[in-house]
Amino acid sequence: MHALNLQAKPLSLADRLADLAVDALIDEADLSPKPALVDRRGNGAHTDLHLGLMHASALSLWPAFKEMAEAAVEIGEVDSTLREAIGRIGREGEQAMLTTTNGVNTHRGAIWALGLLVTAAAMEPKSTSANAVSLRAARLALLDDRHAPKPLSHGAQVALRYGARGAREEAQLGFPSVLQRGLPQLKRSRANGHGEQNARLDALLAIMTDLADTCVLYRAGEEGLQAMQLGAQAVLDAGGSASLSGRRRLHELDQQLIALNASPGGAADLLAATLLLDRIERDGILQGAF
Ligand SMILES: CC(C)(COP(=O)(O)OP(=O)(O)OC[C@H]1O[C@@H](n2cnc3c(N)ncnc32)[C@H](O)[C@@H]1O)[C@@H](O)C(=O)NCCC(=O)NCCS
Ligand SMILES: Nc1ncnc2c1ncn2[C@@H]1O[C@H](COP(=O)(O)OP(=O)(O)OP(=O)(O)O)[C@@H](O)[C@H]1O
Repeated sequence: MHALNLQAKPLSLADRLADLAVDALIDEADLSPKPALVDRRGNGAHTDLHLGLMHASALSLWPAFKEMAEAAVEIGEVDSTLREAIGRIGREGEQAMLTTTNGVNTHRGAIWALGLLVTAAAMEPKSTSANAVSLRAARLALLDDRHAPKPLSHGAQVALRYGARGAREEAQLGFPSVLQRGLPQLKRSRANGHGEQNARLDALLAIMTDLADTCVLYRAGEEGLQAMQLGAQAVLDAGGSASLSGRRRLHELDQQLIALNASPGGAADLLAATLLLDRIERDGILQGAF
């Protein structure tokens, strides 16, 4: 007679990466107080988003992230076959998101950024430094996807109008806002003993200091973008989220951006990308199992 096998089946690489991506999205949504974004306190500058919707949307993307990682393992190199496979999976993921949210765009930018990073990590699970993963993601983002529709999205409209570098270019450049702003600030604030939540808020602010966030440009123009960048810098200069004067500045920034309707959704996506890369670098299961 066989003894009942109660040992859990080991997670596949794709399962694990999908878990890490969804965790990063949920941690981003929960992080509070974020300026003008949906968080535990409320909806920020958004009328059609709320925290429950962000959670449901994040969970609806798990199968798409898993499928992207599986395609990366199967195809194994940065080429147009892989680019077009993840393009198709990304569009299906976007449909799953829209079905879950009743048509509200909760995570379009995140599917793009985190999808590329999950794919890039799955291709070479032994090479998981943030630099190496972002570089492979950038090489993928530079390839053309013949089947991608080219709609005049909000991002495309403001990119044309203001000559801004949007989500596509950020990925094609290897996520400079994450590698040069978000991750170094996350590590610095942790090293200074500021606590994990404050370190994440500081990382978001560091991204906001320099990003041409097309969500902000679309909603609030150049005035909104300038308020976002200067206000985020002022919080960091005042000592960051862990300090009393930094917190006061953060509260002012929240009020100011809400008044301008300037929600930094692109920066929020890039914070999720920062949290994902940080996890991929440190993940014991990923490191040990593959
Ligand atoms: C590449 C995308 C994000 C194009 O976005 P576009 O610039 O046309 O604007 P759109 O208004 O649709 O979305 C912008 C999204 O990006 C985020 N964002 C805004 N500014 C920035 C920025 N500077 N950097 C990064 N992300 C940003 C926002 O949160 C927003 O949700 C995407 O919509 C797309 O075309 N995806 C293709 C589908 C695909 O190939 N998927 C597979 C990849 S895994
Ligand atoms: N916590 C968050 N709060 C708000 N937005 C977020 C958050 N996290 C990520 N985002 C990003 O912000 C984007 C939402 O911005 P926005 O509402 O301007 O989108 P849109 O579809 O371009 O505009 P609209 O809602 O006017 O149709 C989402 O695609 C998502 O990627």
